[in-house]
Amino acid sequence: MAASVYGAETSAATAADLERTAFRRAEKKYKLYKAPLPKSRKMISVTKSTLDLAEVIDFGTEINETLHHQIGVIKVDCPDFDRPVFGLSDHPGFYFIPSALSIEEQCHWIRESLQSFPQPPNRTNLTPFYGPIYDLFDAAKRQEVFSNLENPGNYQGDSQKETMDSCKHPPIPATKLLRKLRWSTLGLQFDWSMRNYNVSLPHTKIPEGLCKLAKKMASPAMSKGEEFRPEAAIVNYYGPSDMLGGHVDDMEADWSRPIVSISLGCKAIFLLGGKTREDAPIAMYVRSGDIVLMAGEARECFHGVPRIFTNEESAEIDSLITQFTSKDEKFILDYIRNSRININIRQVN
Ligand SMILES: O=C(O)CCC(=O)C(=O)O
Ligand SMILES: [Fe+2]
Repeated sequence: MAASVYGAETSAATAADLERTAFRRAEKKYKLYKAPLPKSRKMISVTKSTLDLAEVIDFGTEINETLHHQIGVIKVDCPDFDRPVFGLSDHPGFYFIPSALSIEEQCHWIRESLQSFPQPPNRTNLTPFYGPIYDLFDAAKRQEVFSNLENPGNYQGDSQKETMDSCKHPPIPATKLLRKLRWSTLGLQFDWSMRNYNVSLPHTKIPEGLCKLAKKMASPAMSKGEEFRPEAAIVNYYGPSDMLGGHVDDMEADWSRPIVSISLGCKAIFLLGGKTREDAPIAMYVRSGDIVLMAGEARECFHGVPRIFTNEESAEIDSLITQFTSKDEKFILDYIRNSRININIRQVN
């Protein structure tokens, strides 16, 4: 599992080698670039003026028959499943379920992803630097400042006063920490330093509602009579210029079991490659409410997210936005206008 968003690269290849791979070339084609703001030292995100989206598959509304035919999009026959499901002829084990979630379900999982999922004992990318942080989202909404957060990196194991003080961070606004939130983990906790699931880390079960949803949505990728067992999930939070580099999720025991991956918020481009970075990936749009399943052979394939569309015309979140109208939810609205959230659920054992 390891990708640039998590701060570690799986492969030992050098940056120059990566530039040469087909996967890297596709990432460069779609990513957002940073450029200096005129007459300032600030950097802003800019889209390449030549951004070419002609080869991005759309499983949603605008089906391009010619492109679908070229790439090998197939309609998967799932008699017991109540939604259309698509696959790719060259990628057995990959499934795309467009608009799998209702608007109400999307809102519910956005609220949960922001308010509940980062709560301890669940770990986040901030935990190693600040220790457990409670009520991050509500504190940010109330413009609070955290003045007592741990600094585990400075801890010397000494109980003297000076050492205790250096174990604390200087006051830090909750909004600043919320902007730095990149992932949280649910259920069995993944230990990024050991690169495995650490069953001894305190954890709670995957919430019942998410479990039920994942089991239902996993069914197109399951053999008859088998049931998916959700044991862990990673919640990714993407801001406008964030991306997730190409990677393979390889820390779960049984790769015949799917990863159930839910998109929420702004539209993005998802790249599905082959078993090496040399294979040219297929690009597709993922919108709020879409679900991707990767099982079997598709689990061995490199994948990543090079681009999030946060500008109003391309984000495609108009109907979502109309749901967060109360004064109390203005903060969620402001967050999701510029963000994408992905919840991916896994069976570990
Ligand atoms: O954000 C996504 O759609 C993909 C996330 C992913 O691949 C991962 O967390 O391993
Ligand atoms: Fe992944």
